[in-house]
Amino acid sequence: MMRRGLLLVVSGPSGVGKGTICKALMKLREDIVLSVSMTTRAPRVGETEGVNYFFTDHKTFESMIQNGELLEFAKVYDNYYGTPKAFVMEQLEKGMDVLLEIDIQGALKVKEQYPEGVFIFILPPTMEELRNRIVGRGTETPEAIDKRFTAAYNEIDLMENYNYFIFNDRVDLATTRLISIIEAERLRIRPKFVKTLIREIKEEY
Ligand SMILES: Nc1ncnc2c1ncn2[C@@H]1O[C@H](COP(=O)(O)OP(=O)(O)OP(=O)(O)O)[C@@H](O)[C@H]1O
Ligand SMILES: Nc1nc2c(ncn2[C@@H]2O[C@H](COP(=O)(O)O)[C@@H](O)[C@H]2O)c(=O)[nH]1
Repeated sequence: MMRRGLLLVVSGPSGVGKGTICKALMKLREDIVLSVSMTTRAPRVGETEGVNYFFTDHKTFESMIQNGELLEFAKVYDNYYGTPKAFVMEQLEKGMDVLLEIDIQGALKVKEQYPEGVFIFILPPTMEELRNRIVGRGTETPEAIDKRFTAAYNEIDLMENYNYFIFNDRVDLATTRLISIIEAERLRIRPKFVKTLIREIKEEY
């Protein structure tokens, strides 16, 4: 029997380490697929088209919105970011678990449409460490750092909308915590699936 895949939504403030944890997870697990987002922001040094993002312009992005091609989208720090819908839905139908690494506005929009998703909030050990990480990554201007850090204070208040939180003190520990959540969610009793499972077990006898 094939179950529908899980929609795993990882989010949290900028610089908390979402990307780092998701990358570590994807190295360890071949049974989870990562959704590659569309964005209008320019690629950073070392980023690759189709791996980190699908980079596009405003016009194309807006036509994707109009055509209903995005599961969710948000304007994050002056650029559009969005999740291509078709890929996610196809993979879930195939029984694959799909990982979205998206901002908090986007995660809340996904929750409205797909409440059965698993919503995971990544927390920094301290706000000081969060700031150090945004600064240390060296990818933002001082203005952008301030914007992201100020936003983080409000974003943390939205944690109550999630199912789980993970402290990202150490990447290896945070990744293990994420794997534990995924394994537990795979074994969670969901009434529709369990009925089919029980029927199949009985029929086998
Ligand atoms: N546990 C950790 N300890 C120390 N540094 C970390 C840890 N996790 C991530 N970092 C570092 O913090 C910086 C930000 O991490 P990352 O880019 O993964 O954050 P993010 O949440 O994906 O950010 P954004 O939302 O802006 O894309 C990176 O330089 C990364 O190497
Ligand atoms: N709502 C969405 N947010 C997304 C998506 N892809 C990435 N993101 C988030 O945007 C910010 C900034 O990312 P950066 O790569 O410019 O640092 C970060 O919080 C990402 O998680 C998406 O498809 N939808």
